[in-house]
Amino acid sequence: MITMKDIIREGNPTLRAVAKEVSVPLSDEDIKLGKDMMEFLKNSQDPVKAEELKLRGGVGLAAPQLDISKRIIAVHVPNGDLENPEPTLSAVMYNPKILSHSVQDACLGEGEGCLSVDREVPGYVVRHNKITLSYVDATGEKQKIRLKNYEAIVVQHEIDHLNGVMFYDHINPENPYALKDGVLVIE
Ligand SMILES: O=C(O)C[C@@H](Cc1ccccc1)[C@H](O)SCc1ccccc1
Ligand code: NI
Repeated sequence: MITMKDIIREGNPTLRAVAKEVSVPLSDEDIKLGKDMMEFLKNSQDPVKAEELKLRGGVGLAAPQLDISKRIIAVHVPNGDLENPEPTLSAVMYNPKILSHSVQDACLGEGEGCLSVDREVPGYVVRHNKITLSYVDATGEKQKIRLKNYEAIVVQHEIDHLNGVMFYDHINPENPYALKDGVLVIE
């Protein structure tokens, strides 16, 4: 089971490496890794388990954060509405690839954090508002989906990890809250 001790922190060179594609059909090892990553996210969002295991809440995780330089991400985005337990996006994605994106950009009003960064880095992280994404799912099937707003931002944060990019690389050092016209601020 993955816990915080398995997550590498900034300074570890694996976070700055470009991760390798995984072979398809998926190996048992890569399938198990994906399951373990998804289990971590669900545990981190369970108040009892998160407390018991001392987990930071996470909606996404990338294999490089486990010091495994493979193009595997897991995302598990809970539905904001507590009445509706169904997540808005829950998937393990192998070899995810952004095929196209909107001209419209977006950022989270509260900025971003990272399980591999043990400090606050304030500022807007400007990303694409909408993306069309291809990936191989846990059954080995090719998928092509369209995401927007928060779900699109989470996936872009995780794909950045596969390319050695950290969220604060996108923050304007001169003015962290500078925004070009037309960028959608997602609260
Ligand atoms: O470090 C990671 O990759 C996981 C991040 C992903 C993320 C952070 C900010 C914006 C989009 C994605 C963690 O989920 S950070 C903790 C967190 C938890 C709930 C909501 C937002 C951020
Ligand atoms: Ni991160």
